[in-house]
Amino acid sequence: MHPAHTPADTRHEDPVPEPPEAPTVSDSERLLFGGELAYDVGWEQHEGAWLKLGLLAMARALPRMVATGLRLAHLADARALRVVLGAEVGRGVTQAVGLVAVNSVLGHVLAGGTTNERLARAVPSLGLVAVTALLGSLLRSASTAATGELEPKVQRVATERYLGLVHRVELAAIEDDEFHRLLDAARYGADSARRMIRYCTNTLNSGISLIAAASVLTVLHVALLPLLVLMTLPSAWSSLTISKQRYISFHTFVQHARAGHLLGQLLTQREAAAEVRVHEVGPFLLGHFREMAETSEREQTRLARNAARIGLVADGASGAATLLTYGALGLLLWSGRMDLAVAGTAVLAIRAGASSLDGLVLQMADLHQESLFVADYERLCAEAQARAIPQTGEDLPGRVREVRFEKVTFTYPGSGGETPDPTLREVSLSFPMGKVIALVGANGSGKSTLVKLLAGLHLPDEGGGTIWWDGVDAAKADRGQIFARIALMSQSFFRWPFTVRVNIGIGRPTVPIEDEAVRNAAAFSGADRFIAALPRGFGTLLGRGYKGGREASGGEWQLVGISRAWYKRAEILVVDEPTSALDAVAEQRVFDQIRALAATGQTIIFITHRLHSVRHADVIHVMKDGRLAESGTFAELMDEDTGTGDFRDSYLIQAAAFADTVPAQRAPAEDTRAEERS
Ligand SMILES: Nc1ncnc2c1ncn2[C@@H]1O[C@H](COP(=O)(O)OP(=O)(O)OP(=O)(O)O)[C@@H](O)[C@H]1O
Repeated sequence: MHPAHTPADTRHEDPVPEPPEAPTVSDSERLLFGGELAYDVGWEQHEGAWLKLGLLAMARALPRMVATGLRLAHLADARALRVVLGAEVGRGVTQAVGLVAVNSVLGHVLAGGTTNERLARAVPSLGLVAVTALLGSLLRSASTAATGELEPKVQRVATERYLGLVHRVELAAIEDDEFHRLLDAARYGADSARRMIRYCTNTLNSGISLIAAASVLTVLHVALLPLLVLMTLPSAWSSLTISKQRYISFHTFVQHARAGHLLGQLLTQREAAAEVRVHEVGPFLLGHFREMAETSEREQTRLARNAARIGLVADGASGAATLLTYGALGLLLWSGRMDLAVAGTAVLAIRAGASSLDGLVLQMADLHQESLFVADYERLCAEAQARAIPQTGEDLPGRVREVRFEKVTFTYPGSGGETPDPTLREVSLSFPMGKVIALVGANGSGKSTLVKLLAGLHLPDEGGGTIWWDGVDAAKADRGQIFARIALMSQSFFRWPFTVRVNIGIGRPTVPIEDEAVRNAAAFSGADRFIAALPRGFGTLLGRGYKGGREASGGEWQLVGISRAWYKRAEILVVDEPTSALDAVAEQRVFDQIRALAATGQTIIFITHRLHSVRHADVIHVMKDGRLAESGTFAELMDEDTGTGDFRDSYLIQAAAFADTVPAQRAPAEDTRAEERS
């Protein structure tokens, strides 16, 4: 048995210096992942953004953040928002009135006279204290109920809005990495919008309480306001610092936990099981798992001690400020510049104000982080609107005679600012309706791309030619009408995690699914045979990992995809290598069916590498390096006088390979089939 390659072995081998921004990365993480294992997704960029901000910067950004929260809430439910706002302002007023009433109670209690007399004089003010407390409590309940009502509505409105916009953007946007990162962050933004409502309410509440306490203090004595600031600032600083420490600790823990989780998954994953055993990967990964856990534990200990130290300093600062405040109060009392009753109220107001400010600082930190995600969300919505497929446009003719590409050039969007070369270059060709048109060419020559442009999924580059649907330019046409006329039987059809019935019926989702038509579609491709063997037939859920779900094989899925395209019954059927996963018998059956369809006048655009199967096409377009190499019938392309040789050479290579491998003595059944095919 070979010794496992343990973390200890790598500790001295790896010369990569530890990056300064990630001091907690273990040797194992550097060896296995090249450093910290962070997600490369849009939302990750804002994680912990508030750590970079100070109190002042956050305070400056506060009005903008609250305004965003209010706008979202207004969109979701204006009435509930009014209730929250009214209740919060009302709570501030009751707190202020309550403090004034307490002041009056103290004034009466501390004034001259017998105890009974003093209590009797204080009764009305005591009553007011009770009423304001009751009112405050009722208003808090109203605000909590309305916030609870607002939160899910805001999330739904935000989610619906972005999903509604995103499903209509151009395919080019979906394939654009930048848009995808934004989409990723914005998905998180809908949840953030929900949380933002709670944080906004809490911020408003803390802010209004602080204003109430500050106003009462100013009325009692002007010198009390600076005292409030003096006492609350150290405690606000300590709250923020400790919560920052907690966040850093959490982030470090999560990062190691993520790496550890990944190792755990790899050790138990089915796909890795053979290598884990044969190559003895188990001890190797377990060793690294332990090394990462130990690094994490050391870091947790360091952070915990650090947090304790900061807590002590902060508490010390808070204590000193409290001492100063009460010292100043005592001085005012001693010098006769303040009544005892006022001093008593001031103590209460200062305590209330300090706790409001503490809350405000923490809420601001959370609000700030959420607002970054909500800002992404807003940017995504704007971007999705700008990149939406237009919902109007010129009508296509009722009966189109041909779709013609005129000098069409197309470039896929680049990633990371690079400008890629065009995938299609000045392609001019025609797709006559009612015919079978074959598209052939080497891998990567642009066949599938051409078909995506035909289907209206992409448009030619700016100034890169025109796609004509008779006299209508596809770029100006109502794109919905183009989509409606095309059904795609492609190699990359989608595997919906739904029942077989829906997987076929989703080919035409605008009308209710008809069972009879679904059965016919399944019979068309031959999928009916495997469906009959499923535990619940057409009602079987296709999707492993769900209860009652069943996974179909690649070929079975392909038959479902073919049935779906057929179910759409569109004017143009695009067949893009849909049989790559089918066995020879199933493939022949699908080809036979397609040929039978062609005989009924169905337009079929057919992409294949099996050149033998395009012999009966009405026209064959041959693509090469993004350009049209040649076009014609099979006979024309094979003729040395009319063809360029691009098709003929490839055909002859395939034919020779086939001829070489066919045994001299063929089985009679194969002979018959070959004849049938030709
Ligand atoms: N979504 C995409 N983004 C960027 N480039 C792409 C994208 N899809 C295809 N390409 C590139 O465009 C070129 C043409 O691809 P396309 O799929 O159209 O070729 P094809 O002729 O259909 O190939 P195959 O026979 O292998 O299916 C390839 O170089 C491919 O890498």
